[in-house]
Amino acid sequence: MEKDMEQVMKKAEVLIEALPYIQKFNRKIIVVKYGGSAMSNEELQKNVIKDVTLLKLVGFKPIIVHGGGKEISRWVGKVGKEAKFINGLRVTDEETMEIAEMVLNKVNKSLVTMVEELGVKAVGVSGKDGGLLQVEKKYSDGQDIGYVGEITGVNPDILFDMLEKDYLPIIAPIGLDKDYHTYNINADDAACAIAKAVHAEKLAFLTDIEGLYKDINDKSTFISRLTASEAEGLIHDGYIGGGMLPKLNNCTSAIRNGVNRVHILDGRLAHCLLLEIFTNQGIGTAIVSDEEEK
Ligand SMILES: Nc1ncnc2c1ncn2[C@@H]1O[C@H](COP(=O)(O)OP(=O)(O)O)[C@@H](O)[C@H]1O
Ligand SMILES: CC(=O)N[C@@H](CCC(=O)OP(=O)(O)O)C(=O)O
Repeated sequence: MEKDMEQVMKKAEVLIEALPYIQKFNRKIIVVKYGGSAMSNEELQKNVIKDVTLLKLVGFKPIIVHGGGKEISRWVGKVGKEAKFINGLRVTDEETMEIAEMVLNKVNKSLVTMVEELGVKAVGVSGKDGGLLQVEKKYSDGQDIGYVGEITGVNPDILFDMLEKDYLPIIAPIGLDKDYHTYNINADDAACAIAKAVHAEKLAFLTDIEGLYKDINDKSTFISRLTASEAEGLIHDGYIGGGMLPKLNNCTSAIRNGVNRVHILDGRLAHCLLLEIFTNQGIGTAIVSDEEEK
């Protein structure tokens, strides 16, 4: 009986600890970039979706921008092609673009369904809808990488309308150029551009690693907090590779453009978002402005 009471009190303490954070973020926009690497199974996905839904229900305004890179590669493989990346970006020919759009739309609707199952209204769109993500062709170090879009403009009106009506927006990273051709956008780029356009309070990248390492092969080099300038230094000195490269570039860009807090979190860890937002635990890697560190 005493034990039961102790547990109940612990639960109350957890809720009380969350109170200042609930106040701080009340009605503030939080952009959650949910990467394909942390979508490996349905249970994992349901945990992430539960967290975001809870944020919505306690008065935050979350927006999900999702990836699906691993799933796209799986389908590209099924048609006998080899997935190819340059600097973390998928080389996207016409056929790959068609596959990527189909897969991302499928991922989008599956996330919408999970949110709706939890009793929250969600709307899934891509960057094509309402002129949300406008792009031009992107080159990687001068190389032609096909239908990969560089974001040139964001029209967040459709997002503000959804938030106003209390919908949870879920966005697939696809955009249109000025001639209405379809382009594949790196989901980290999409999340960052959207966070900037809606003046998000926070941008959280959920991925499949604990956070940032100076040397990915040496676990003792984990970085829990760094400034935008330090992050740029690591990129410049060649410490960062693969999919972490666009992610970290976007982290620094978001911080330099008015997003207050940027985090890289391990989406494989159950409830990592709740832990980061509602506790003093400080998990993952936080990227802060140079001024804040002074
Ligand atoms: N210095 C680094 N620190 C952390 N991860 C790194 C680093 N360099 C490369 N990576 C790689 O970046 C990956 C995360 O990017 P990515 O696979 O694109 O994830 P997502 O699908 O979530 O965008 C990690 O799994 C890791 O292998
Ligand atoms: C141009 C480009 O690379 N687009 C990405 C879009 C999906 C994505 O970014 O998914 P993750 O967040 O899971 O990596 C791709 O085709 O894989």
